[in-house]
Amino acid sequence: MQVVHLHYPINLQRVAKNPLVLAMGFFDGVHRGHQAVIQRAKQEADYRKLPLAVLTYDKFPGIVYQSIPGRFHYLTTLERKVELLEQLGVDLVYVMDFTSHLGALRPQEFVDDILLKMHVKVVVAGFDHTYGDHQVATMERLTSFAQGRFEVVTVDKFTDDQSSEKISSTRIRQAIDEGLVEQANELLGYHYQTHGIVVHGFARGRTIGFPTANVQWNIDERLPAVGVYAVRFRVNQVWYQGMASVGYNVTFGDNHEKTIEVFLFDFNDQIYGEQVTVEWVQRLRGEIKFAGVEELVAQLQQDEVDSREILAN
Ligand SMILES: Cc1cc2nc3c(=O)[nH]c(=O)nc-3n(C[C@H](O)[C@H](O)[C@H](O)COP(=O)(O)O)c2cc1C
Ligand SMILES: Nc1ncnc2c1ncn2[C@@H]1O[C@H](COP(=O)(O)OP(=O)(O)O)[C@@H](O)[C@H]1O
Repeated sequence: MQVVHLHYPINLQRVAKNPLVLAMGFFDGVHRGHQAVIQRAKQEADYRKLPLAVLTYDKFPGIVYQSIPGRFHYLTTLERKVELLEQLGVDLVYVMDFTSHLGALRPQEFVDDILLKMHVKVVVAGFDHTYGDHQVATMERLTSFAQGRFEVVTVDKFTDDQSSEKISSTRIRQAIDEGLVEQANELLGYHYQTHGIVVHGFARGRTIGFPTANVQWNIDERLPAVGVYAVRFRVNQVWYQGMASVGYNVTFGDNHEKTIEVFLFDFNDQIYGEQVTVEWVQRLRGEIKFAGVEELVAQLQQDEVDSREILAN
């Protein structure tokens, strides 16, 4: 799969010369709703024997439209999004820089200056996708902006099995913020992940029988709420089971920065500096300030029993 970065106005040298099917959206999380859009686009592409491209953006469009308090945290960084899109059979990803100029394009300009320059034969997106002014740049009106030059396929609202609520990145971000990783996993259709490298901590874990890999996570990624979780952990292409704490080591009271610490079961190796993936499987509890180390260790022993049972299923 190829990834091409574009800036508006687009450089024609950088776009594919041949016709293609294009799915468009920001696709943060590449959740089950997004997967339905991409799969539908894939069907259209296969049927017509055309390549499947995705048009997405380098940053959350809200950053340009409004002032977001603090830094925006993503369900998927571009790297992870591209990986998930590749798994869905996408051939080419266009990553447009989202800027004020791009955001201010009139829908007809968006169609003429971007979509047509990409030689689109079919454009596929979700029912509520907009490519400009929310009142005007709707999927319903995309057909008239297309003026017969390409087909438009709109994919219906994809809902949860339990409720009729739309599966949305916003809902999943809220679930992650509340530590409801099982709910997030259900909506995503895969286990939520965090990526980072292993760094040094206070070297205390080994003294209490629970050495922990401290994960310095990618700053753009959205982290589950403070608490304790059963996890899977990948290092050097191998998956291990373990339990993770997101928090401040409140019992010791000397850690003022949030950390991710992972104790791995049946593991004994030095992995400082390694690139790792934490896969959040289930939330066990919140962070507790214990009266002392003994109480903390007793709880960790119980957490290990609980996590092993969860992960065995
Ligand atoms: C699964 C797990 C759960 C934890 N739960 C708590 C907790 O509830 N309260 C707390 O103060 N520390 C908790 N910790 C953090 C330990 O205090 C920490 O691992 C210990 O301080 C050693 O870390 P260090 O070697 O980086 O200093 C937890 C750690 C793990 C791995
Ligand atoms: N079972 C294990 N789980 C996690 N880390 C382990 C394990 N066994 C060995 N290690 C290693 O020990 C380190 C953690 O030791 P620890 O005493 O908690 O020190 P620190 O938190 O300062 O790194 C990890 O980064 C890893 O390299």
